[in-house]
Amino acid sequence: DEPVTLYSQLGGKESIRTVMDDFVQRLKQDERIGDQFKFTNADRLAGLLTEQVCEATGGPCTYSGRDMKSSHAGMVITKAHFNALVEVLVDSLNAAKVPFALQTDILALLAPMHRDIITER
Ligand code: HEM
Repeated sequence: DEPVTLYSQLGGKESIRTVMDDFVQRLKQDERIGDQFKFTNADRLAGLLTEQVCEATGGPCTYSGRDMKSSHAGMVITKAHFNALVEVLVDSLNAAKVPFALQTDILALLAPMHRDIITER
C-alpha cells in the first residue's frame, strides 16, 4: 500500500496544482503584495510551487526551480509581506477545503523558508 503522507492527504499532484493555480491568482489580486507578482508568469510559478510542495510533503516530485535565497534576492520582502503571502495561501487552502490540521502541517514546512525569503527587516 502507498504510505500515508501529507502529499497523499492533500490528494496528490493534481489537487496541489489546483490549489497553487488559485493561490497565484489570489496573489496577483492581493492589495498588499499583488504588485510584486504583476509580471509573473502564473503558469510557471504555479508549476514550481506545485513541485516544491509535492516534494516537501513526501510526493514523487523534484523541485526544478531556483533556491529560495537566490530567487527572492533583490526583491523588497518584509515580514509583513511574508505574513500576507501565508494568509493568501490559507485562503486558497480553505477554498479547497483542506482540513485545518493539514494546513498547519503544510505551513510548518514552509515557515522556516522565511530566513531565505525576507530581505528587509
Ligand atoms: C514560504 C513562502 C514562499 C515560497 C515557498 C515561495 C516560493 C517561490 C518559488 C518556488 C518561486 C520560483 C523560483 C524560480 O523562479 O525558480 C518564487 C518566486 C517569486 N517569489 Fe516567492 N515564495 C515565498 C514567499 C514570497 C514572498 C513573501 C514574496 C513577496 C511578497 C514572494 C515573491 C516572489 C516573486 C515576485 C517571485 C518571482 C516570480 C517571477 O518569476 O516572476 N515570494 N517564490
